[in-house]
Amino acid sequence: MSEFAAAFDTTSKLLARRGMATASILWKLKRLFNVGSERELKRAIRKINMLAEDIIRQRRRLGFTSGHDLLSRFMCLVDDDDKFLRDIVISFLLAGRDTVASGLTSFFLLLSQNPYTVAAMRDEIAGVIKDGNEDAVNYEQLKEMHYVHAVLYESLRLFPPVQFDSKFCLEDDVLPDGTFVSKNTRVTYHPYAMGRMESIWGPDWGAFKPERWLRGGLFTPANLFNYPVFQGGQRVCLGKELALEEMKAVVVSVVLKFDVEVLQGALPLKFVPGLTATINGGLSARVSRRS
Ligand code: HEM
Repeated sequence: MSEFAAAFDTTSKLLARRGMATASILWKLKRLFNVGSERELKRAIRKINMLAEDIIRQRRRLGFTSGHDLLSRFMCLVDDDDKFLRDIVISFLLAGRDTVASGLTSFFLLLSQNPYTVAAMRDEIAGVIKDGNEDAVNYEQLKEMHYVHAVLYESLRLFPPVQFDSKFCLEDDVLPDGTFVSKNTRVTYHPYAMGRMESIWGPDWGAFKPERWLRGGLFTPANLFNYPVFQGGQRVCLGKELALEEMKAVVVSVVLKFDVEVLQGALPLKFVPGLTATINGGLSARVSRRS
């Protein structure tokens, strides 16, 4: 694992621990005296900052005015505030790295348990690619793959990468259903639990059923407030479409060429407490090239 990946994992783990602490005074004292986990966290954050600053320096050296990547676009808007740019780089890495990895891990777990779904995906992919190049599936082709999209949504329903998320109320407020929430109250929404509620998904909520997302063969999205995997409203995930396309591109390439079999020893799953759902010890799988 690279030094950067290790620093990222440490930061994610220690920040999650902060969030779960029953009394925040403990970590605040450690931070004040710069000892223990807070010292470790500070070191990891320093490493991440250095890497982000390096990425910005490189982009500036190579030129960014005609670049189409996210950082170049941000740099065209704000090029004189390196701290702002550094925080943007870290936000996007934090938001996009472990979430996508977590989503893909549970996706392949579910596929390995549902061979019919794999066959149906391969049929759809073959139909869309036809005589095209298997090694270069393009954006337009990905958009035509409604069944693959449905499989992704279904796997994210059962295993959302952000399992729960909290907000703190700045002022006394009333939720749309009339619930009063007083200032400073912590409100948590729980995509993992919501993805398994009979009142939302019906009696077959526990079944892995991509077809529930299709109407007449076309993908039909759910109400984001019933399916807050990417959150909803004004602070909906900014990378939602990017994440879905990225995941779709990966799964299409892998499913076309490989069989992925999750090893029995990998089950039952155990998640590690963290900002995103990570399987303890990773997911052991055998990957073999299709003949
Ligand atoms: C499967 C992958 C992903 C999932 C499940 C996901 C989920 C979420 C969720 C639940 C939030 C709300 C967090 C909060 O308010 O506390 C969020 C916010 C955000 N996500 Fe994602 N995300 C994913 C991938 C990405 C990617 C790839 C990017 C960008 C490269 C990204 C960028 C962001 C940003 C910038 C925010 C903050 C939006 C704001 O506060 O206005 N996400 N995401």
